Amino acid sequence: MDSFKNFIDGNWIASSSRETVSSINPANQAVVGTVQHSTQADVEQAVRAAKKAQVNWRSLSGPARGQFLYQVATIMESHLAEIAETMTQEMGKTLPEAKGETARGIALLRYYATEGMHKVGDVIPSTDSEALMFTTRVPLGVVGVITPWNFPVAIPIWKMAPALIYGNTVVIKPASEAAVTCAKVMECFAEAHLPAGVFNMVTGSGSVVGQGIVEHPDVNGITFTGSNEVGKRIGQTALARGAKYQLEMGGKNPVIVLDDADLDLAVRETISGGLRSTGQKCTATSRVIIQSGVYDAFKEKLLEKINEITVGNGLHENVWMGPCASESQFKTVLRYIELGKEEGATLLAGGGRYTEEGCEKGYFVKPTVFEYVTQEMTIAREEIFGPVLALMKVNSLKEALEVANDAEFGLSASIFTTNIGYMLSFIEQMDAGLVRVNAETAGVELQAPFGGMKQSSSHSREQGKAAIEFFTATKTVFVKG
Ligand SMILES: NC(=O)c1ccc[n+]([C@@H]2O[C@H](COP(=O)([O-])OP(=O)(O)OC[C@H]3O[C@@H](n4cnc5c(N)ncnc54)[C@H](O)[C@@H]3O)[C@@H](O)[C@H]2O)c1
Ligand SMILES: O=CCCC(=O)C(=O)O
Repeated sequence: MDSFKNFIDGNWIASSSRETVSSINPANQAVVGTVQHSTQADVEQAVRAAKKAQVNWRSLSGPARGQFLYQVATIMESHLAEIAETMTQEMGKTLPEAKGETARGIALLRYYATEGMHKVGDVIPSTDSEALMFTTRVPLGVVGVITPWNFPVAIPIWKMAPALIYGNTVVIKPASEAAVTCAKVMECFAEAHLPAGVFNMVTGSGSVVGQGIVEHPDVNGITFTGSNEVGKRIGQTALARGAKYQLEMGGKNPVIVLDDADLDLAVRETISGGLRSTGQKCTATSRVIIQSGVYDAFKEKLLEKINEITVGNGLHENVWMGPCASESQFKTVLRYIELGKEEGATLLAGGGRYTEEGCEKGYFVKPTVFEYVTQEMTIAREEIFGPVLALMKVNSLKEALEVANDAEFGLSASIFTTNIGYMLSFIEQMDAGLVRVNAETAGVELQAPFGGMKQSSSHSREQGKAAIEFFTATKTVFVKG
């Protein structure tokens, strides 16, 4: 069992509350580790350290900051297996997926390390022929990083690495359900000897630690990923005090399968997009919109493959799908399944708790498929964040797009078709920040911008070259000799 303190001003420090909270393995309810149950005083201490450290950190060159990130990447690589195993134990993702995510975290660190050597501005012709006019970028200052549990390595890193490379200092508050994994990543940062105060981690509740960061007058920017409900509140608080904020939130992602689609591919990618990580990706496929000509054939192939899915502890070989990440997530998913039944959808597979031998104490849900799902049903409208697919039948691409766009979210979407005209119509008309053709709805690449439309985002973008937009402010410079 791992026990972690907060990391503040270069030291591991116990919370002033002297209390800890346990993190629970959702596969068997064993305690994975403990983290601090922190207070507002801990937040104060972390923000103070970050503010002080920012003066020197921002004055380092970009390449010098990059060297620290390279160092963290190398250290993390040597701890990859341990971090991945902790992730599987703490939030249930299967070990191969956890290893893939940890490797992605390392790649993110290396990507942003090189960003320290890239240009940060442009020369712009001035109307004054004797002047030099150009833009440059300056860091925001102290950045508060608030993260969810579903990608406990990748999301903290895709926020922290750009924040740091552009000269900000960081106070991170990870989700409690995955705080031990995040703390192991922070250990790698600590081992790389970043200057004291440059990054700080404070664990604890959203309402005390998260809110404390968001409300703090010395936190200049807040980058949040999580639910809509919490995100909206954070945005309002940040706006009220004039802090910069970025919110990446939920999805209700559709896949469209047209009559001319490669059905084997569509089935494989729908299952992968919808049920990997137990459906707990913001980009997970949730609604499957199928044209009538292939509806029955698609359904038959889908159910055949769904029945082959092996559910269990993600540490075990041959297990394809692990548990829901927490008791509360498990209850939420079961509630949505009941709502699906009550509101008249037809259950084709799954539909409840999975309790085979060895899974009795875990938060396992059977891979679940509903059909005859209509647009007004709750399971077609709200984000479930679990292994539940809703099949919807349509007659044309036009109708498919109407159904697909009938959602408050607009994060990701995909289409299966062999017709280039249909592909182009989908790319043009689908209201989503990530649109994919003949590929699953999940699958974010670190070098490309990522973010949603409609209620999925504050309309900002993360990752790739887009990250600089949030983590810096542009300064226009006019120089005359
Ligand atoms: N769009 C994306 O990139 C993306 C990626 C991953 C997850 N998500 C979304 O995240 C959600 C699941 O994650 P979750 O359950 O951890 O979300 P959540 O909103 O419950 O929690 C996210 C973080 O916010 C903190 N928090 C809670 N209340 C707070 C408050 N009042 N002030 C400040 N911080 C507070 C939590 O402790 C946690 O660290 C899903 O909706 C999913 O779609 C979105
Ligand atoms: O949960 C949100 C991130 C999704 C992601 O990283 C992916 O689909 O690869």
